[in-house]
Amino acid sequence: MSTLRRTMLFIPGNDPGKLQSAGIYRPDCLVFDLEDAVAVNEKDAARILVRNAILHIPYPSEIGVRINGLDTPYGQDDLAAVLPAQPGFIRLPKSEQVEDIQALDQIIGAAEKKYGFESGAIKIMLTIETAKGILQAYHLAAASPRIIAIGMGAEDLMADLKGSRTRDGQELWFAKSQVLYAARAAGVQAIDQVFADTRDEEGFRKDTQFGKMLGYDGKSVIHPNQVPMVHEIYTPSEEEIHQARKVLAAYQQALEKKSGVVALNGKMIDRPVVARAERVMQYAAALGVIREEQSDEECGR
Ligand SMILES: CC(=O)SCCNC(=O)CCNC(=O)[C@H](O)C(C)(C)COP(=O)(O)OP(=O)(O)OC[C@H]1O[C@@H](n2cnc3c(N)ncnc32)[C@H](O)[C@@H]1OP(=O)(O)O
Ligand SMILES: O=C([O-])CC(=O)C(=O)O
Ligand SMILES: [Mg+2]
Repeated sequence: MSTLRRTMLFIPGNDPGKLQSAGIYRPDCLVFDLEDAVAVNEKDAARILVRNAILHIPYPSEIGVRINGLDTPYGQDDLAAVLPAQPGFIRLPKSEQVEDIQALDQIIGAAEKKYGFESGAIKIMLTIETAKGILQAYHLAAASPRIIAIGMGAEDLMADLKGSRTRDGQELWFAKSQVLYAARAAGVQAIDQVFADTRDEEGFRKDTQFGKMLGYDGKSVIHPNQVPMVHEIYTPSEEEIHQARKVLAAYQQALEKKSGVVALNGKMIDRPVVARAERVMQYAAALGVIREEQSDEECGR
């Protein structure tokens, strides 16, 4: 089971109050932003604040830093400031070119050597948020062994496409699917996009459920009040666990009768259905909702 990344909470890198308190909301990951949430005249201050926060605040979450693109005047300085603090990952915005990701990989590798960090310890996450990036998504996702996840940046993407953002996100369907396919094909996690209206609970719920239904592993969020709902939606419910158990038990009985397929309440159970049920059980075990041994036993391990 890969590392849980149900929530990635963005924090503007120049906001000391939010940096100080971010850990109390217990997202799986915190992403300190040096890019679009930070005005140009605040970039220098933000780098120092973020570096010091990583070095001195004992956060309970995995820490990422969203740098400015390497083709901007800020990206290299961002890396020089934050890599010595050994963040868990660097989030590269507006990823479009395999060469940029390989360059980032090399800069991180050189820093790991220089500061005596374990080789490969600092990972990369990509945000894909331009038409060009979306069309290249698989090649980008497979560009470096450091990549742990890719996500779509809906706001920038719609600016690039000259379209509009809507509440139900129907304008995003192609990009959302493409990013998910690219992530799965490259064997990395897929992180769903930000929902900008922090007061629209119902819209946020539907948006989160849709991403989870497609297969996403987690969601980028911008406000602490969005964290609990994503955790709730990404945590298998009692009903889902109950159903997964029934599927696994029915399949086990079928195998004992030397069959690879069986019906449960009129629905066909075969290997792919079992794989999904196993994922529910493993996820539940990873979240402590059921015991690990229980999951292993019921998955036939
Ligand atoms: C498209 C993109 O690029 S998205 C990524 C870049 N964007 C960001 O990083 C923005 C992140 N979010 C934020 O900065 C804020 O949530 C905003 C600006 C949207 C709203 O901020 P506020 O007006 O302060 O929200 P609100 O008043 O509801 O905040 C309630 C509390 O939560 C805190 N809070 C709000 N957002 C965050 C956050 N992202 N991280 C940590 N704490 C937060 C506030 O500091 C406040 O704390 P307090 O009660 O102790 O004072
Ligand atoms: O990186 C993200 O998740 C959000 C983002 O930049 C965008 O929507 O433009
Ligand atoms: Mg963006």
